[in-house]
Amino acid sequence: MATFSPREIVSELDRYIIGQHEAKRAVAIALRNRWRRQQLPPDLREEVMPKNILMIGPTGVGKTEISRRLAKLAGAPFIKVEATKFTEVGYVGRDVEQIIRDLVEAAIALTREQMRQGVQARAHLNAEERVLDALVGKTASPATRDSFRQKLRNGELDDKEIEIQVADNGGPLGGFEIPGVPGANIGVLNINDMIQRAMGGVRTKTVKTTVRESYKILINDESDKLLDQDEVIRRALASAENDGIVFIDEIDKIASREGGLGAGVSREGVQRDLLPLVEGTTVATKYGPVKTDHILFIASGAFHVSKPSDLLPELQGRLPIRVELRALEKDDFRRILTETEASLIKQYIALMATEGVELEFTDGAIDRLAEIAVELNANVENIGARRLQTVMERVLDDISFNAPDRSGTKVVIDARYVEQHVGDLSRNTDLSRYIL
Ligand SMILES: Nc1ncnc2c1ncn2[C@@H]1O[C@H](COP(=O)(O)OP(=O)(O)OP(=O)(O)O)[C@@H](O)[C@H]1O
Repeated sequence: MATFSPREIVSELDRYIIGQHEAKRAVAIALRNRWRRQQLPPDLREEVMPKNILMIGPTGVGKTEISRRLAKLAGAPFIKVEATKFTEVGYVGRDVEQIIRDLVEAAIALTREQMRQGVQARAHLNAEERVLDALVGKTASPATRDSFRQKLRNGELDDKEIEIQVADNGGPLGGFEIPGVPGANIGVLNINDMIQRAMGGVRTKTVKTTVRESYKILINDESDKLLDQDEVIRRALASAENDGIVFIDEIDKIASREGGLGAGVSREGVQRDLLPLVEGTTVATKYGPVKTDHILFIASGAFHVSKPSDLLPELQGRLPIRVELRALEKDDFRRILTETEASLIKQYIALMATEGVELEFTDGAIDRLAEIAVELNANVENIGARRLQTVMERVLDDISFNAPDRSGTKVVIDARYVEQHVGDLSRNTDLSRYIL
């Protein structure tokens, strides 16, 4: 895990998320604490439990984004779930354990990606051999092979179509679960393995693609062959246990203590199911058991109706760090549009540049965009920063559509342009409900 100080973590998060300092501070401390824990002697290390976080704030103000960016920064497996999902009809108590299984899947994908980097160079060489096989066949003379290798390296064959054989991981034998018995695909998987071994190795499929594209596929295929799969799983399980971050959204919706409506699982029931995960338990996954004791849980909700004190006392105790995220205002929207890394404005400018259209936004335009977003959030529904996406899409609709015909031109978007394209719409509350 990367070793950033809390201050560094906050400043890294600042690049993507505007404001919400308190929440950034809390997650930065939580992450640093994990590193601190890793430095301790083993017996003491086991005693240190993560201080889970409860984020309180309206929708679309950065709760998920902060957590997701934190995970990315730390190279930690991350999973987001909606607490309300478990109140739906058809769910049974044990289903919450699926959260941990999904986390493990995320950890495996992440670990594999990290480990692939280590064997990249070898994999690239092996991939080249396979592309050559596809181009000239295995029996071609060394001279022919070498001349093709030269052409290949010069990029002369990039667009040529070839057929390659790659491992087939999907298909009808790909581990399916037995309904109602979570984790029961263990047996199925082993049977798959046995069948595959009996048939003489991994099943393959033929893929037709260009030389350029084939490299991506073959390098992945070759790196997987070079990787020790047991090692991938071992590291992934450790990473899920020690670095995993689980984000539980809409926890406020399961906060009341009386039973749920209709035939679903009661809200209190879901809290009771979640409790062992948060307190620390062992979940069986098809890769092996996973201890949840050191997984960091970040729960989040608006708490407009219910209060954190409506949660089960045991759960409240397990979410000791409370941070409030505030509603976003006009100035925040301005900054989200302009200051964040890969902001919407930067994205649109880059997208239009691919069509040869130079796009420019004046300060006045950005001001007006932010203003309209605030008005719509106040008059229609407060969806936080997500509002910027709908407004921007509408403003740029024309340009997006016509860009291919306007290559080589410059388009300046000023306050008037914004007003012309969404001004009226934003004042018509009924219409905005559908379009913005
Ligand atoms: N403070 C912020 N700075 C920059 N971008 C933000 C900010 N708040 C929200 N966004 C953007 O708005 C979108 C939605 O934010 P996010 O997913 O974090 O919402 P949330 O607070 O978790 O709400 P919900 O609980 O409904 O999921 C994201 O694309 C995010 O990048």
